[in-house]
Amino acid sequence: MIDLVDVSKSYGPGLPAVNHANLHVDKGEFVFVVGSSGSGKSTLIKLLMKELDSTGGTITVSGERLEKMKHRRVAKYRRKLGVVFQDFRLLKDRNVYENVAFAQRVIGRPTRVIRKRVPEVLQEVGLAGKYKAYPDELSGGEQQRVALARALVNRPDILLADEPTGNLDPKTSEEIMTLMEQINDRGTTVLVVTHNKDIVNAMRKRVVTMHNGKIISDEKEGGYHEA
Ligand SMILES: Nc1ncnc2c1ncn2[C@@H]1O[C@H](COP(=O)(O)OP(=O)(O)OP(=O)(O)O)[C@@H](O)[C@H]1O
Repeated sequence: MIDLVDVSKSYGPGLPAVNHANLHVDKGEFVFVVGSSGSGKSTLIKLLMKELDSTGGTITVSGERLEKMKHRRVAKYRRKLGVVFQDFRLLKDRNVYENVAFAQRVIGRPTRVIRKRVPEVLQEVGLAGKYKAYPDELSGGEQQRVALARALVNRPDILLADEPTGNLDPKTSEEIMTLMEQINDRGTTVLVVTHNKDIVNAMRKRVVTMHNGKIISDEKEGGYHEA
């Protein structure tokens, strides 16, 4: 599903942000990516999203070779990914339903499909009763659920999450991670960048640790450690 072979990304002179990284993630896996600040985690996510181009190596995601991909293909490629961030990134002037429906409208789904699919995905994230609310009427955890619904509405192969619980309290963080685990149980491959030590240690998933752009450990049912 995700294959990085000898991948590097330099922003300029000095140590590359990602430095000869190798990573293979199978379909259906749940992977945490941890590491100290500046270790290259967000750069890795941006490479997977093709928001950045690598400066070396090969990246294959869901059967597509990213470094060879034509610019005009990128938007279509990104439909294979659902992405959530620490700061939710919702449209403040649209309600929950419209935030989620928007992701379907931009890819041209007919209204009849949207009317069926949006309530379904809101139900999956536990927000069926809040579809008319606006983002500023929701708690942080609820906003992240909306972001997850939006990420999932087009049924992506992979869910990428960059510090999804960074703005949430411990209990809400746990709920969001449990939800991501359920999403994974339904078949979506999940990759989560996080600093949340307690959750990583509690969940015993695969843990990939980065340091200075390198992957320094990769453990099955692993725990949180920094170099
Ligand atoms: N746009 C950029 N231009 C130049 N250097 C950058 C840029 N973005 C990141 N870097 C550098 O690349 C390295 C890796 O940064 P990255 O944001 O990937 O780390 P991170 O592990 O996600 O950190 P954090 O946990 O703080 O989010 C750092 O040294 C950072 O300063």
